[in-house]
Amino acid sequence: MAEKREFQSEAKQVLELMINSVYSNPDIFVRELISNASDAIDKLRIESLSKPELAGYAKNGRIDVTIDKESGTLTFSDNGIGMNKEELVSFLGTIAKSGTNEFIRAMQEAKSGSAGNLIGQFGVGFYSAFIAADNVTVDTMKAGEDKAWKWESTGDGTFTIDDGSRASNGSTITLHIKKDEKKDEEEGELKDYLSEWTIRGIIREYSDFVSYPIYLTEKGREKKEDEKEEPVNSMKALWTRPQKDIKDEEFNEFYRHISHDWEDPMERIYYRAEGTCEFTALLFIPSRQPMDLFYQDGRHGVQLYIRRVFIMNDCKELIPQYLRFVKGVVDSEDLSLNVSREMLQQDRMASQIKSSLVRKILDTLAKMKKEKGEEFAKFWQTFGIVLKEGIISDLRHRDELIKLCVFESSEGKKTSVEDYIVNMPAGQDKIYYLTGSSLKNLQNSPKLEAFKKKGVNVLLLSDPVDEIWVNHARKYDKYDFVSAAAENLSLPEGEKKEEKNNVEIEKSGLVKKIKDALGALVEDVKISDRLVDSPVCFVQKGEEISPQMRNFFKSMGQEVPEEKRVMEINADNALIKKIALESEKEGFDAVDWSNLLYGLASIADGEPVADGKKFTALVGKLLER
Ligand SMILES: Nc1ncnc2c1ncn2[C@@H]1O[C@H](COP(=O)(O)OP(=O)(O)OP(=O)(O)O)[C@@H](O)[C@H]1O
Repeated sequence: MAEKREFQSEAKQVLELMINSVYSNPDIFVRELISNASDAIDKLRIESLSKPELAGYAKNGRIDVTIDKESGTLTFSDNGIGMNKEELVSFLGTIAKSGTNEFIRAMQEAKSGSAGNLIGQFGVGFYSAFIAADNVTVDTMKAGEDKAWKWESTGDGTFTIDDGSRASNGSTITLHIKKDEKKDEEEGELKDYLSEWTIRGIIREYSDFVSYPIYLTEKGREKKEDEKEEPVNSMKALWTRPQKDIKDEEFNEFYRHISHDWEDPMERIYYRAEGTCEFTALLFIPSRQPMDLFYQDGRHGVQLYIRRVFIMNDCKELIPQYLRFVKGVVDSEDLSLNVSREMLQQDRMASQIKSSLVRKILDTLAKMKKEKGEEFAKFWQTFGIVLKEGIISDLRHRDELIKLCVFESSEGKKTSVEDYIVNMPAGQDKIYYLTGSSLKNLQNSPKLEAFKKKGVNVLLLSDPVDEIWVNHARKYDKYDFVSAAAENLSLPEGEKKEEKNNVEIEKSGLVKKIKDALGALVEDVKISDRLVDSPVCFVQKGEEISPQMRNFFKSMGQEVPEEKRVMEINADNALIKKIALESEKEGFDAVDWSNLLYGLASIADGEPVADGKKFTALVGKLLER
């Protein structure tokens, strides 16, 4: 008796999107199902290494694609690991990936053109069958077990589980191909997926590198007498062929195959290491951010092969976290075939491979920066934020990574740290920076006023990771990084300090009055050296956590104790002078005026005032006066 089950709600939503969206490239379902079949054969082979009882099953992996015009079906069959009942229900009834909700949202927002891309990036592989089919069955038997199970769904929110009919391990996925009703230009039409010619073309185009043979047959078609069974795919490992014989298009296809991306890569790195540690690497830098770049369980890392045999996907052990955007293949001559992820973490050879790859990638980036400025600018825009994580984690390449960085600056131009140093005015021996949550706030920050006046450039750092790395690095070459918001800042020597006329303000005792009025809110109030036009600003005490770090920690659910701020006032500012004058009169309302200044300092930093309504009322009241 068939059991009826409901899809988990996220899976249901993804399915609905699959069924109702228009794809720029509906062919992807073929690639996805073949890649699942190939994964299933890989899994069986790898599991059989540790479970000798499975060894008998893991031979002669193959994938069979069958067209049956009469029944209108297209079938993908493999002799891989298969699934038992529990696995069928959980693997094909739920989506257990972080980011599913983001994916659903992005799909809903995406114009039809990019939906295909999103599927690839997110990898909702199996469900893509419903792009082309209105009914899908999976008949499967798990290797080592003897009962087959059948999963069936029309994609309507439920599926059934019943006894299957497969007689051996593996899975048979049968797609009942939709009749295409959308035959107009604008919506794009589905190809004839029951045509041998079409399917052969798609397999050649997208699955040529799959390392198991893919056989295509059309049921009922008589074979020619001399027709031999030949796989559709070439199965050639691209990195073993002489590089000069390979066309760019072949490389790009290979990239798309391993990365699930739909676009060409930005850059390609081919590297063959000889000597004590022999391996070949074919790596790619994508042209855009993969969706899972910031997910903990994202598909990061390279594919590992050992002597041409596939070992594992997403091998994070060979590529540091901060280069996780790099996709590709590493084929080692020396590692042992039964190596596991845990062993890789300890393996000396693996760590040698990792450090050579880092070397090679950083060299490539440096070369790109030097020779292909525009391309590097695009790279930086796309992956700079990830690369900067390396400044924190990779001590060995710290300066090299800082050198690759492109910074916004208070002069309004992008700059590298080297250009920054070259252009420093005489007497400047520090690298000044300012961190904040948005570039716009930074550009308008009152803290930059004195710097601008003196012609000292300041790096503007607005990525969340910036504050962390800059605190870790502290130095580049012999130059200290110094925050333009630091409390006791002495501006570059060599420039003559302008003497400010603080006498009136000092005489009025305003500083003390503000400090008393603000009480617990402030640690200190001072007359500023750095302000030129603005009336007030906050500055940062030595080890104080900046407001944006505070928000960052809070967003991660961490408790951060509130700290008192240090506020500076500008003795040359007309408003401050006026308040000082007022403060000497009787009835001066120190609390109101001090709260106004405190609020203005927050706004100048791009922070919200603590109580907007109260602050508006206060401004109104003071203006009226
Ligand atoms: N032919 C198959 N044989 C065995 N298991 C399969 C097969 N196809 C799918 N599965 C199982 O179903 C799960 C879900 O498949 P699905 O294609 O949706 O996602 P995925 O393969 O994990 O991710 P992606 O498609 O992005 O690689 C797989 O992880 C696998 O465990």
